[in-house]
Amino acid sequence: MLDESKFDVNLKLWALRIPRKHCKVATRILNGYLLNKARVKPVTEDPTCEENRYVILSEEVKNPDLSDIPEQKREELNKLCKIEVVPYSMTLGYSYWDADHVLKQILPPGVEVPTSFETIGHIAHLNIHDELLPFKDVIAKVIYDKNYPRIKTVVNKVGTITNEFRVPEFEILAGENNMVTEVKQYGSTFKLDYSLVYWNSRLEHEHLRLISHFQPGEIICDMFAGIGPFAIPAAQKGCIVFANDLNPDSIRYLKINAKVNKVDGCVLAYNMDAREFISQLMAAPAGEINSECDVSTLKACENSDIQANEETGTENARLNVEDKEVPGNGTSNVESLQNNCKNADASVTAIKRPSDGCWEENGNAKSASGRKGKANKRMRSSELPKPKAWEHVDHVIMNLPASALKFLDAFKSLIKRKYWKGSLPWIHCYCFIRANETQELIISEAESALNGHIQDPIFHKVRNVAPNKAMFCLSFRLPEACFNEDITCSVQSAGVATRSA
Ligand SMILES: C[S@@+](CC[C@H](N)C(=O)[O-])C[C@H]1O[C@@H](n2cnc3c(N)ncnc32)[C@H](O)[C@@H]1O
Repeated sequence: MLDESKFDVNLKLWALRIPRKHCKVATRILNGYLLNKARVKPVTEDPTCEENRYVILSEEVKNPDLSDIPEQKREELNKLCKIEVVPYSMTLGYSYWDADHVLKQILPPGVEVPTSFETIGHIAHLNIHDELLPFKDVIAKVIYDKNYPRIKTVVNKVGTITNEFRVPEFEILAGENNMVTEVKQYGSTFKLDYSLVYWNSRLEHEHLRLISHFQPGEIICDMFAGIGPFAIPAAQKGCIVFANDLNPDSIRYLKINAKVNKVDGCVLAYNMDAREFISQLMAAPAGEINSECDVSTLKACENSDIQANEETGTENARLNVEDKEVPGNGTSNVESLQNNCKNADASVTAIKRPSDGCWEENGNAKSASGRKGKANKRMRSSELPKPKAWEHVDHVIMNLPASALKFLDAFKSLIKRKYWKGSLPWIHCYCFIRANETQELIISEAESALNGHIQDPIFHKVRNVAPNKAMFCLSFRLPEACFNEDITCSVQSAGVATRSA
């Protein structure tokens, strides 16, 4: 238990009792000699008379004759009005002191006081070091008290993250047992259950930075989308986003967030392994090639849980992301997606790629009406995009830093040159680089996964994650070597689908 009275500090001060109307001038004269405590006003009511107020002097003024104040100031005051010096005592208690002050008194001397924490909506996430674990409850109480009502739940991470969904285990130390929260970032709202899905508020700038490179109308594949911190704002910018995550709870929240942010028509959600996802999405479906060579893909579609949007009969039917979810059994989805996009009336923005020749020189998109492309313009079903990821994708996001490089092999021979339109996509692959590793090493790992040479790679340092480890974003255009040059289609098409099924 925390004895809050231990933090009481009694101050014995002097105050000037002054007519209310002279207070403003008096405080100006006394500048530098007034009580100077954060969040405490040096002027207060006189409890004995409404006409007067107390002007509280600083601790430096020790004598009631005010001899600690320069004579010139005293004279000015005396000219202003009759001054009465009265003793004034006040107690600065637990509620006054900030967390740093309180914790410094509780914790052993010399330890780093853990007052900083990650904020996720109403949740404060602490990472309490081993040596401070015996104090975890009191630390959490102080953090809670000092940050309530902004913070309503204080949690501590337990152990290291071992699960593939990158979700830490938490213990709730103070406040309510509620891990479902809401975060606002750059104009988007994200709902999430912090105990079930990955979320890192420290990546906000990185999400924003990457999205700033996207143009309205571009097609984005987010292979490890989480609850949508890239996908949602990209869609709000006017991109069409294929967003995938292996964690079903992430996808559940991704869909919720797409709806909350009114981009459910532009975010197409998938719940499967990323390698499988990209293989199915970007490989030309056999149906698009010819009816004789599409057996394997067709089979996958038959097995698929994805249904074309059943709301299409209704006038205002929307692309319903729920209808596009793919179970982890590796079924194909591309045709269903097309159907959805053909049939549904979605809220989307101008969907024209630079290669479609509808771009101004400054890179701004022009909508069908000729107005500059801005996010979230409603479009009728006739204007809907028909995204064909095997024909064109502008950017692929791979934010699983611990192992994203290993997923690059999925692009080997994936894209069929004969169907592809425009430039190959930019790949934004996140990775960790340790102090004993070099960027060249990362490039060579990426090149061997892709089996191709990476031209002009760009490394962007995202943040230090440990003293000897930093997170980077490696961006590059997918090498031409990744093209599948096959023109006959039957063997390759079957091969890709078999691998991904
Ligand atoms: C580091 S988080 C990134 C989430 C989000 N993009 C962000 O920036 O906050 C990685 C995500 O990849 C997902 N994931 C892990 N392994 C995966 C796999 N094999 N296929 C697809 N998603 C995977 C996790 O569930 C997690 O949501």
